[in-house]
Amino acid sequence: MYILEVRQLTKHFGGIKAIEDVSFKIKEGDIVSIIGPNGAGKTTLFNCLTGIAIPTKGNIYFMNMEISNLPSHRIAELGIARTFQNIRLFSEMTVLENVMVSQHTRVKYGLISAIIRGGNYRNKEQIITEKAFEYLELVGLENYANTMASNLPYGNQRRLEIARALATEAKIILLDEPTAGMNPIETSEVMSLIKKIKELGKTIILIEHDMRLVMNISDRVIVLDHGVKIAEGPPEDVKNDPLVIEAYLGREIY
Ligand SMILES: Nc1ncnc2c1ncn2[C@@H]1O[C@H](COP(=O)(O)OP(=O)(O)OP(=O)(O)O)[C@@H](O)[C@H]1O
Repeated sequence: MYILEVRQLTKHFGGIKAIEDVSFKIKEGDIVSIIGPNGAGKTTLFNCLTGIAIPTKGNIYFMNMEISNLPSHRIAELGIARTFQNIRLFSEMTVLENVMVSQHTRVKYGLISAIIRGGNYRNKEQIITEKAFEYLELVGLENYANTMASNLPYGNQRRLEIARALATEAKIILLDEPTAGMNPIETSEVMSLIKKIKELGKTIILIEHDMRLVMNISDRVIVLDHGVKIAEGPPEDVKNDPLVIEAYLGREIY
């Protein structure tokens, strides 16, 4: 089943054609990488998928429901979560609290029970705390639960962002350059983490410049160049596509 379908998506900023007539479908449970040179339109595509940018033209369907013009909070509620290229955490909260905040989008309290903090409220808080620990274990941050997010080393802040995205219980997780600024060991740890997330049944779409990682973990790769989709397919095919090689100016992409 296709969980996401993008039809003829176009996004212009004045005269700049950031995305031009891009179409693709993504199967549930796949890892799909979006690659392309700087300025290709990758982040703009993510922004359209998450309601941060309104498409100029075209349609986006999530589980057959059109989401093209929905606000970002609504898209998040429906089940699409993302991380950002520049990390966005609550720096003055602990690692655990950061994950708990994400879960609160899913758990509804009655106003009265929240004010009086009655049994129902306490039970839900307990469940949220336990679940938050599970997400921290998944990303390997369980020993940092009470550390302030701002005191985490950079690589761990990226992991925390991923835990926060997972905690929304989204079906699709968008990762914007999850290994940016990481050393090779951290990068291979993130690669394993992404595979684990796939095993949970999630669909993952990532923007990534590390071609080793892209070729290693992707079920499919979509290549953008100057806002246009120039190739799409399994990593092996895309790697050898003449248009892709040209877009990367003859550089070996792997
Ligand atoms: N808010 C904006 N206003 C005007 N132009 C924009 C805006 N956002 C993006 N652009 C332009 O749209 C084009 C695509 O940018 P985008 O950031 O989506 O590319 P990218 O593939 O993510 O690049 P990078 O790999 O460098 O992050 C670029 O020419 C960029 O300057």
